[in-house]
Amino acid sequence: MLRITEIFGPTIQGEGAVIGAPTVFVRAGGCDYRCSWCDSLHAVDTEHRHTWAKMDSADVFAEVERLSGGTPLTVSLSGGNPAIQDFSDVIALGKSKGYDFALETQGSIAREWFSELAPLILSPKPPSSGHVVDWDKFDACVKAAGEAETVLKIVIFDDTDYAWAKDAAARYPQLPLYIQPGNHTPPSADEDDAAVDMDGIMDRYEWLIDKTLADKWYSPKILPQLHVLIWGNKRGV
Ligand SMILES: C[S@@+](CC[C@H](N)C(=O)[O-])C[C@H]1O[C@@H](n2cnc3c(N)ncnc32)[C@H](O)[C@@H]1O
Ligand SMILES: Nc1nc2[nH]cc(C(=O)O)c2c(=O)[nH]1
Ligand code: SF4
Ligand SMILES: [Mg+2]
Repeated sequence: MLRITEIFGPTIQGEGAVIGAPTVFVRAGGCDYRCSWCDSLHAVDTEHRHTWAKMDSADVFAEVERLSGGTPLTVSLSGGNPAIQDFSDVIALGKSKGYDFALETQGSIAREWFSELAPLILSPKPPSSGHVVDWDKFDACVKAAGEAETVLKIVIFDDTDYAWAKDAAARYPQLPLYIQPGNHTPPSADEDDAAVDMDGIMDRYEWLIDKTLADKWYSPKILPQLHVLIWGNKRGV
């Protein structure tokens, strides 16, 4: 049985490599991290566990199929950390019907089935998160992906994160790189209040662009969280 926080869409992928692409999200419940600024605490904090559904792989894919009207698209597996659980059957079922699967993870747990993803999005956490990356475990995730497309997406809140992101990215010169400014007003775990400090978010995006360009760091694509610009902190979009 899989612990699922929510399945929603179709919406657009708001972040990273395939920003703007239609997708259905499957948000897994549970995470081995607890980032200070996590925007998905309802999928992380165990106090919300009672709201997570227990579904088998066929139920999960049936809901994806229902939401997408049976027309194949790329499904986004996120969380929480979806790598805690075994999504190999969901992926196999979906692929047999023409669906593709992207997955977002911090890179703390490697899974053999990462090689089935398109793409694997690895998002190592900078110092502001409060976590320290275990690079051996992270390397194992890159290795598990094998030939599958793999990209790096790093969230940056401040100068320390920026310097850290450059070092982290330098470890993987072969991987396409995306950087995004942090949302410093993530939803609180209990709130359905979608309000965000939009001016502050835009200021941080401009700060990150200016800083990266002035530094002549030309390898990353610098992207906002598009869904936050449109819908703020609203859930299920
Ligand atoms: C909620 S996480 C779930 C997947 C996985 N646990 C991870 O962190 O990659 C999805 C993405 O949202 C990013 N994210 C989380 N909170 C954020 C915030 N406050 N501002 C910007 N990005 C955030 C994460 O860094 C990650 O890239
Ligand atoms: N539209 C939209 N794009 C996203 N990209 C990554 C998300 C996530 O929470 O993993 C996310 C999300 O929650 N919604
Ligand atoms: S790793 Fe991802 S889901 Fe887990 S706490 Fe950090 S941002 Fe949230
Ligand atoms: Mg999100």
